[in-house]
Amino acid sequence: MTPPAGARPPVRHPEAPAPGEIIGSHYEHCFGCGGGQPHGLHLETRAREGVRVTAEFRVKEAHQGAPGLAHGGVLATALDETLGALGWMLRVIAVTGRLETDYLRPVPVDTVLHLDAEVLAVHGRKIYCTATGRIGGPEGPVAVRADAVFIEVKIDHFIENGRSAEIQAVLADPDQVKVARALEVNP
Ligand SMILES: CCCCCCCCCCCC(=O)SCCNC(=O)CCNC(=O)[C@H](O)C(C)(C)COP(=O)(O)OP(=O)(O)OC[C@H]1O[C@@H](n2cnc3c(N)ncnc32)[C@H](O)[C@@H]1OP(=O)(O)O
Repeated sequence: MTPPAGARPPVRHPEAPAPGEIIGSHYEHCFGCGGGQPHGLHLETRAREGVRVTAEFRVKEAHQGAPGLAHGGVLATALDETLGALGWMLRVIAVTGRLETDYLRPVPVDTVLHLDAEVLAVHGRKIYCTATGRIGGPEGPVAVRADAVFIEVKIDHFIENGRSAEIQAVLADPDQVKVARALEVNP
């Protein structure tokens, strides 16, 4: 998880969303950010200065593990999704290679988790990044945190590996093609 020698500091893309701008969902059926998943996380992410994003996630009943508490896997998903949105700041598509999570405090149902993620370094296709999830407000105590390595991929990664029905539907959807174009890839 430590950037190797030769890793460079991340460079915010000149056409990255402006600080404060909401970064829309990359896919309606994404469990992390899509509006088409009734029990999804419905994460709304905002661009920030530098190569950083923030997001908020309200824990719902469907997200429980222990009674009244968020499931750890769901919290990892919230961290993963927020980290994934950092691709918009670099204008690349990247998938999670490794995600290491620390759980510091239990997170009750109905809590708003304030997520904050940033890229620390880039080495070739590897993007080293980190995220925190705070409770009780954006300056509250850290309940969960993660370090991650994301790997840059091309759109073919999804076209070649995704189930055909969903891929065909996405390729036929002009809005979805626009999302892919915005990430400077040729769908
Ligand atoms: C339309 C908009 C959609 C936008 C879609 C955005 C979706 C975001 C959703 C949230 C994020 C997710 O959950 S994404 C879903 C979860 N993740 C996945 O499904 C990924 C599954 N894994 C894979 O497909 C593959 O293993 C890849 C793509 C990660 C890597 O395979 P590859 O392309 O063949 O690359 P490979 O040569 O192996 O590795 C390239 C470099 O990365 C390093 N590397 C590879 N794996 C790891 C790893 N686990 N941990 C550390 N480092 C790693 C290698 O050492 C190498 O370093 P060096 O030799 O160059 O130094």
